[in-house]
Amino acid sequence: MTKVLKGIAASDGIARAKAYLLVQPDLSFSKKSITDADAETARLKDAVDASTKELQMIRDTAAKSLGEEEAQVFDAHMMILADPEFVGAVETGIKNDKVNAEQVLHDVSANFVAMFEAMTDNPYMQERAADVRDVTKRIMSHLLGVTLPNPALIHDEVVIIAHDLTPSDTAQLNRKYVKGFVTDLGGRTSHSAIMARSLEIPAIVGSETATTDVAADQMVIVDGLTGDAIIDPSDADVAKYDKAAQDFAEQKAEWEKLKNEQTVTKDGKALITAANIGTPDDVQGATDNGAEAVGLFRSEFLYMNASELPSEDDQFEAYKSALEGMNGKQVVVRTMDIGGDKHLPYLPLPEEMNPFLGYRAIRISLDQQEIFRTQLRALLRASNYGKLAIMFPMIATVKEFKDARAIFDDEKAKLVAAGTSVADDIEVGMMMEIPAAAMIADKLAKYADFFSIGTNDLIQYSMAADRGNEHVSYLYQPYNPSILRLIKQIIDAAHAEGKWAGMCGEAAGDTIMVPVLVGLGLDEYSMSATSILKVRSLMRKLDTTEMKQLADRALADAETNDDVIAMVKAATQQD
Ligand SMILES: C=C(OP(=O)(O)O)C(=O)O
Ligand SMILES: [Mg+2]
Repeated sequence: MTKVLKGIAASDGIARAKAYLLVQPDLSFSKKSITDADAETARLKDAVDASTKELQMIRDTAAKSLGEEEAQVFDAHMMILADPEFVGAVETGIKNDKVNAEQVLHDVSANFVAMFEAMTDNPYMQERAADVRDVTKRIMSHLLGVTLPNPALIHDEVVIIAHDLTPSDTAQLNRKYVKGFVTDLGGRTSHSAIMARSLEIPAIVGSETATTDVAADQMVIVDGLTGDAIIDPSDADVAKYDKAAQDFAEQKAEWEKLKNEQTVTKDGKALITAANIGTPDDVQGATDNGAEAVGLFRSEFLYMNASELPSEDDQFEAYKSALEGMNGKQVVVRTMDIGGDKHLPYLPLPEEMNPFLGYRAIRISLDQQEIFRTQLRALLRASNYGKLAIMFPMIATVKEFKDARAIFDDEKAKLVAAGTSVADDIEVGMMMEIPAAAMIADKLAKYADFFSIGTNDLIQYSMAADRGNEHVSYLYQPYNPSILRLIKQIIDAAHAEGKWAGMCGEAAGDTIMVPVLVGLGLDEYSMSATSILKVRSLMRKLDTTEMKQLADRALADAETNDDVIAMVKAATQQD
């Protein structure tokens, strides 16, 4: 029976493939006494052998599809499996205690984890705790006869069904086989959704029940344009969605023609459409989609893709590569924005009740200055290779901006004194994503060279609605008049000081928001690369005087998010 699951449209496009459930199986067991220790040890040995074989296969596949570096994590797992101390301790436990292998494995593993975690002066050894947990899970699954999901082993076209996907899960998906994904959790601006857009994988998030409603291998259609997932589609559904996929491909081909065209409005005002990227590898997608700049390089992804804090040289290479790839077009690198839903396994953060309101982004950088200074030096050195701008995330106060900028100036002066060449025209701006900062935008505009409005966070903080929580997604209202007022205030404050204002939140690529932003005079629009040509095409149809009237009307008359949507649709003939 065909079933339609409604979620939040997170990444454009239509995909059809069988479901792959990326769901952790139940690994619970009970303690049992045994009499035949040899038989139990043999059972353990079989499970260890099966785990080794499986890991070898995963490692080889990962090396081929994702690269040698990504595959190395599995080497660490195999080393633990081959370590006589670990497996030997389980064997000894079985013999001495006469209890089942599951129980002894669990106890031995807990001891090893505790031992590694106690090595607080050695972060490398501390990380081994996570490896022990992973290996234990694998052996346990074989002992219990259940299958662990192994996304690295996927070699058929699939639609991934998961409860949630972390940014690092998403980074490991192989585009060749993963045609789409549907998750229970998440919102349009959660990082899994942002990653899906950069990988150009159609995606639906926040479906609430995908993992319970979809069974492995069932056929699923993902309509990333509407947020509908069709489970077990009928022939008629398949025909309908194949047609929709074809229409979408034709539409994309039409937009493609604008790739080398400048972004201009109907009345000839030049605007900038830029790409958001997470790693230098994404520069290719940016240029393929005709980006006129990189408006946001989320540098934290460099930190998230590493197993320890990336060195100054590693970062230098990454920034240099992005700058060179953009060939003289501006690249705005945002300094590390860790915290919230972005974690580093090697940088312990405090347990917090409200991580999005906690220790994150510039707050960490100003507190742990060595990390910040290393990043700034790498950026300064890379500035010789293109047009670099930098910005600070999560600035709430004038003091934070001044402090961060002073550290930047200090590192710059030190490098110059040491004879290192550094570009002299690096703009230093800030994200506008905290309502308090928006309210004092006039003060901040005196110090910042530009503002980049981060609507993803600005909306969640203004509406007090978690950007990744599907239960309050109805409150996550980008066009709410409250948000439009804040945006107008930010843009006007920048312009009053002769500075530019951009937006790098997802709203910058939203076809309802863009007409209003054009009317409000926003200068730069930075978005998932795949949205650029759609937005460029829309802008060519907009007249700035008419859009200003539309924005004025929206600010004066609209009471709700829906009022604004209706006004924009009427004024721009969108359906
Ligand atoms: C662009 C933004 O930053 P991030 O999505 O990385 O929090 C934002 O908050 O709008
Ligand atoms: Mg943000």
